Parts: sequence; structure tokens; C-alpha cells
Amino acid sequence: MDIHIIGAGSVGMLVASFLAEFNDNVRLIVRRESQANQLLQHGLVRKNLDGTLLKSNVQVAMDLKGLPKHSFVIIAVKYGELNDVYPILRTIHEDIPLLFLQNGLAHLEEAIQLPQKTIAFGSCQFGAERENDYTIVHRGQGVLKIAIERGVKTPFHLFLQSTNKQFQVTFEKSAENMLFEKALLNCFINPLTAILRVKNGMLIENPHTHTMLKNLYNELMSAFPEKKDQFPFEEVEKLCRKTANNTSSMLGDILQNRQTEIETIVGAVIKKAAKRGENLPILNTLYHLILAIESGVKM
Ligand SMILES: NC(=O)C1=CN([C@@H]2O[C@H](COP(=O)(O)OP(=O)(O)OC[C@H]3O[C@@H](n4cnc5c(N)ncnc54)[C@H](OP(=O)(O)O)[C@@H]3O)[C@@H](O)[C@H]2O)C=CC1
Ligand SMILES: CC(C)(CO)C(=O)C(=O)O
Repeated sequence: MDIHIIGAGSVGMLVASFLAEFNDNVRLIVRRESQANQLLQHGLVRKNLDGTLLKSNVQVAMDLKGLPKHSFVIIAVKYGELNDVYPILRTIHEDIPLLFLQNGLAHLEEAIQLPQKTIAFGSCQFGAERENDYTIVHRGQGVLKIAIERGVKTPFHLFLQSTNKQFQVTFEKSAENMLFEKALLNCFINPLTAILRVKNGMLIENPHTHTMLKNLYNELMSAFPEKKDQFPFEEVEKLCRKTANNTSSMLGDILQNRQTEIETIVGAVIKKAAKRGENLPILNTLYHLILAIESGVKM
């Protein structure tokens, strides 16, 4: 099956590189000609967790024209960039399965309006960082969780062909639940790292950031007590440890003056809590701090 990945950023390049280990027909869809040229010239280079390098030859294109019916499309752009991608997806065959890899919750309701018969959502538990337009650094070990919201599971069996322990896929029952759980994890890590401009590991290394992380955790768990068993505080600490050297995607956005995914992650969790009458004062403060930084306030 031909695999087309829209967005050759951190997640898109990492996933493409792992898929290219067992599939010769992986194609990255990019929006800049300069990136297409770099990828064609150098190949796609992955820096593994153990420091080794792996180069793969992936195909590169700048649009989805002439997509065969037996294709598989993965969408790896940021939430805010999906509005440019939805119109393109509406033009491709409705038998082509789609897999969305965004953090946050807001895209779930939007994506299921598309005409495709099979639509799934993924939650990346790994860390990835783009070093340049053709080099991707694997920053933290973790599985790719997939939940099929509509349609059939068969096309997703392609992921089970991976024999690389660093790229394993698990299937989840509910996309909403899966995305919400990941959004909670992102609420713990992303705003704090973005405001303090620290890598994920610092949140557990410094006693003050550790206290803030714990207070935030207690606040969220009192609003969503049903999640406590699944997320003991140790799990949050473990994720910080596993992705210690990662620049969280929110920090990455702030550093590059790009729009963050604050609304689809933190905004969506605040709304969910409000629906059950819960205020989240700490998370609300972090939310407004990120919006203030985004609107130009210098820290
Ligand atoms: N990075 C990480 O460790 C993790 C990220 N995630 C989530 O994964 C999602 C993707 O994040 P990430 O990979 O970090 O983001 P990046 O910004 O690194 O990558 C997004 C890519 O999409 C490209 N793009 C945007 N619009 C289009 C378009 N219309 N056509 C083709 N390409 C397009 C961008 O191009 P250009 O380069 O030209 O701007 C960019 O290369 C986010 O929701 C993020 O929260 C989840 C877990 C971990
Ligand atoms: C898992 C984590 C926190 C890795 O940094 C992430 O999802 C992100 O940066 O958005």
C-alpha cells in the first residue's frame, strides 16, 4: 500500500522514517520546494535514541494529485494547519483511509465531517524533533496509539509490520478517550515547559518546577478523578524522564514564533472541566500566560 504523509515536520518525518524501514512506497507531502529539494538530495535521515543514524529514501511530492485508491494517508500537520488540509482531503477518494496524528481534542469533530469511510486518530507517545528539513531526531521512546473512529481496521495492519522496537503501535477503543488522556499529559508538560523555556526533563529535576507540576497534577485529578488510577503522578514523572531531552511541541512553537496548540489542548481540557462545574485556576493561569506570550508579551 502507498503511504502518503502530509507534513514533513517532527512527527511526519519520524513516522515516515520508521514506515520506510518496511515499506518502499512512503511519500512525504511537503509545502516548500526547498524542503522537497533537501529531502531528495540527502534522503530522510533519522537520529536514533542510541545516537546511530539511519538514512531512508522516501518519495517527495508537493500535492496529492493522482492518488491511487489503494493509498493510505497520514496527516501530520499541526492542529492550526488542518484548515488548509481539509479541502484537499475532500477531493481524494472516499475509500482512502485517513489517520490524523494531532495532539489535542478539537480536530476529532472536524475530521469526522470528511467523506472518507475510514478515519482514525493517533496519539504519539514518543518525542520527535526536526533538526533540519531532512533530519529528524527521535527524542523519546513511546508507542503510537491508534483508535479507529469510523470504518475498518484492516488498512491499519500495515503498522504491525514494524519489527523495530522503537516503533510499535497499539490499538485503542475510543479516540475521544485516547485524545483526552494525551491532552491531559500535554497539559502537565507543554505549558510549563513553554513558559519556563525548559526541556521536559527539567520539570522533575528542579524542586520548584516539580512542585508546580505536582500542584497542577492535583488540580487536574480533582477535576477528573476517574483518571487518577491510570495517571498516578509517577506516570507523569515517567513521561518527563522518558522525553527528558525533548523540547515540547509547545515550547518549539514559542521559540519559533509560531501559533501554539494551546486551544485544542489546554483550552479543550478547561472547557471539559467547566462542563462538570470544575474550575482549574492553575491551568487557567498557564493558558493565559501562553496566550499572552503568543500575542507578543516577552518573558
Ligand atoms: N513533536 C513531538 O514530539 C510531538 C508532536 N505531536 C503532535 O503532532 C502534531 C504535529 O507536530 P509536529 O510534527 O511537532 O509539528 P511540525 O511543525 O514539526 O510539523 C508540521 C509540518 O506540517 C507542515 N505543513 C503544514 N501545513 C501543510 C500543508 N498544507 N501541506 C504540507 N505540509 C504542511 C509544516 O511545513 P513547514 O515546515 O513548511 O512549516 C511542518 O513541516 C502536532 O499536533 C503535535 O502536537 C505529538 C506528540 C509528540
Ligand atoms: C509527549 C510530549 C510531551 C513530548 O514532548 C508531547 O506530546 C509534545 O511535546 O507535544
